[in-house]
Amino acid sequence: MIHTSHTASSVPDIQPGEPIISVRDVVVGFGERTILKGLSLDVMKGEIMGFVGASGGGKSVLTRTILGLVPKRSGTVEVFGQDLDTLTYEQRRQLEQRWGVLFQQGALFSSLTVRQNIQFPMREYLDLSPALMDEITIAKVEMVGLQPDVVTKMPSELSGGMIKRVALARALALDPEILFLDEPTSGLDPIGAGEFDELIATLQQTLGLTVFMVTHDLDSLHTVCDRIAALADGQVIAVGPIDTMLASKHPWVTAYFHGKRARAAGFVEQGAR
Ligand SMILES: Nc1ncnc2c1ncn2[C@@H]1O[C@H](COP(=O)(O)OP(=O)(O)OP(=O)(O)O)[C@@H](O)[C@H]1O
Repeated sequence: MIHTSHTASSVPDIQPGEPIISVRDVVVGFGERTILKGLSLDVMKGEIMGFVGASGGGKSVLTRTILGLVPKRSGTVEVFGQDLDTLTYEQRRQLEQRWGVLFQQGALFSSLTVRQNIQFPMREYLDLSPALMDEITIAKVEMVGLQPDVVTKMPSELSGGMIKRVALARALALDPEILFLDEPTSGLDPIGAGEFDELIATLQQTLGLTVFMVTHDLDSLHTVCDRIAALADGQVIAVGPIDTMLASKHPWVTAYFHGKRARAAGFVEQGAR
C-alpha cells in the first residue's frame, strides 16, 4: 500500500473512538435561506456514521461544508484535529489527501477510461511514475471487487453498480483515512445496494477507515452504520446507534424509522429485536 507523507509533526494523532470530525455550531445559508442552523456533530475515528434527513434538508451541504467547499456563516469544523479555516494552501492540500469522497452524482469523467479516472487524484496530488500508478490502480480495482481488465473500459461501457465501484476505487486512490459517501447506493437495485454496503463494511474493517455516509437507504443504516445522526430543521436532532433512533420521540425520526417504508422493509421489527 502506498502511504503519502501527509502527517505534519504538529498534527495531533487521533485515536480510535476519538472525534476525527468535529462540527460545532455551524451556520450555513444561501441568500435569505439558512440551511444549517447551529449544527454540531462528532464523527469518531473508525466508525461508520450514517447521516439521514429530509430531502433538501442540508445533508449534502453539511458534507460539502466539512470538506471546506461551502462557506460557513459561523461555527467551526475540525477534521483530523485541524480547523480548515486556519490552514495554509499547502496544509490544506495535505489534508485533502487524507480523505476520499464519493459524491451523490458519483460521476466518473465520461471521456476518461476507468484507469484515467482512478489515477486522477494521484496526478492531482502525487508525483508517481506511470508504472506505479498502474500498479496502484489495479490494487484499487481489485479492492472494490472488479476485474483488472475493467481499467481499459470507458464509463459508458459499465453498469450502474460498476460505476459506483470505480468511483469508490477513485475515492480510495490516495489511501484515505476518512471516506465521505453521499448516497452511495442510490440508483442501485436492492441486491446491488446490499453488495455495495457489504463492500463498504469490509473496507472499513480491513483499512480501518472512518466513514461518513449520507443515505436514505434504511437497509444501509441498519446493516453497516455504527451510529446514525438525524438532521431536521438545520440541526442534529438525534444521534446514536439504531436503537437510539428507534427509541427517539422526535416526530421526524419516528416517522422515518417507524414509517411505512421502514415497516415494508421489516426494518422496525429487525431493529427492535
Ligand atoms: N450552492 C447553493 N446555492 C443555493 N442553494 C443551495 C446551494 N446548495 C444547496 N442549496 C440548497 O440547500 C438546501 C439543502 O440542499 P442539500 O443538497 O444539502 O439537501 P439534501 O439534504 O442533501 O437533499 P437530498 O436528500 O435531496 O439530496 C436545498 O434547498 C438546496 O436547494
